[in-house]
Amino acid sequence: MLPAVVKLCCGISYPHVRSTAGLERIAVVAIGQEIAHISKDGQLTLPRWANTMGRFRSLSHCGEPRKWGEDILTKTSSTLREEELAYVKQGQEALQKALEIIEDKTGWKIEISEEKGDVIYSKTLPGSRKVFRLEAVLDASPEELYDHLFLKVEKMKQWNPNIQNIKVLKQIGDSTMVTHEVSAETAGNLVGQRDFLSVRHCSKQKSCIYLAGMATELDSFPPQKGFVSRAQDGPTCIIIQPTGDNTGRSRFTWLLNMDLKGWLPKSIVNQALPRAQVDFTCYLRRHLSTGSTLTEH
Ligand SMILES: CC(C)CCC[C@@H](C)[C@H]1CC[C@H]2[C@@H]3CC=C4C[C@@H](O)CC[C@]4(C)[C@H]3CC[C@]12C
Repeated sequence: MLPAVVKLCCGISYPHVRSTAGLERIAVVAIGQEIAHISKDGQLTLPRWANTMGRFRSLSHCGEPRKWGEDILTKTSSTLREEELAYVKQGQEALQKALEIIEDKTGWKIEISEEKGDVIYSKTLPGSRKVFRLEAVLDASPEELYDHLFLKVEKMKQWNPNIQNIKVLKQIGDSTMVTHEVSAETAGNLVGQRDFLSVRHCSKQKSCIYLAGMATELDSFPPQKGFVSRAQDGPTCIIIQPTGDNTGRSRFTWLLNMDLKGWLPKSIVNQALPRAQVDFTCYLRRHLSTGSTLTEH
């Protein structure tokens, strides 16, 4: 009886399942795995289309490539998928929340106005957290910036001396990862070294690229010794869009929303953060001008 019911359900849902996208697809994959469990135990034979779900594997071609056929039948893999799904969701939430902050045009004040035209605005959110929004035009295409800031995130320490290390701990498909970031202990930095554990999520919409992030947790990666309690980044977001004047440049908007933790006077934190944004942009410009190409990895 059960096999017959499952087969019937498969048949009915096939047209809908084929047209799903994004999270719905991942959910379908998870259900597929559960069905595969039952089928493994010899309780039922699935129609051939059920195996075409393997197409979704591109959503998790990370670190070490996994073969769909190999892991689909293990219980651990379905738990893993659930965890991966939660990170993707958290990344999407970070993007949504950060955009809400950026898009609310009220209450922004100019904090720093640089000669090159860069401006940092600030705003105090309910709960008294001060956030900063940098607006700059960079001499690079959105794809190039995406390459440096997302794909080659681990290499950022090579061109930004404020970063001691960035490690991708988990890669979930092309658009989500869990990263551990350690800021450098630099001279004149009154804040001291911090470490962050974040989910980083990328979304491309038309010509616009969004890089969102938010503090997260990972069981296998508890707060590290030697650091003041782990700082929390986000919800934060970088928006990269073409300037639209055919110069190949990009408009760069970066919301810095950070809780540095530890006992620090607000005045110090509120100077250090916009300073870090100015420095970051300066190092990024310098890196872009060295002519590093999209292909070198
Ligand atoms: C004031 C002191 C303590 C902090 C200074 C270091 C700050 C500026 C560093 C530490 C970790 C860094 C982040 C690490 C990872 C990413 C993801 C990438 O896709 C965009 C840049 C972004 C978001 C970095 C922005 C700059 C950053 C927040």
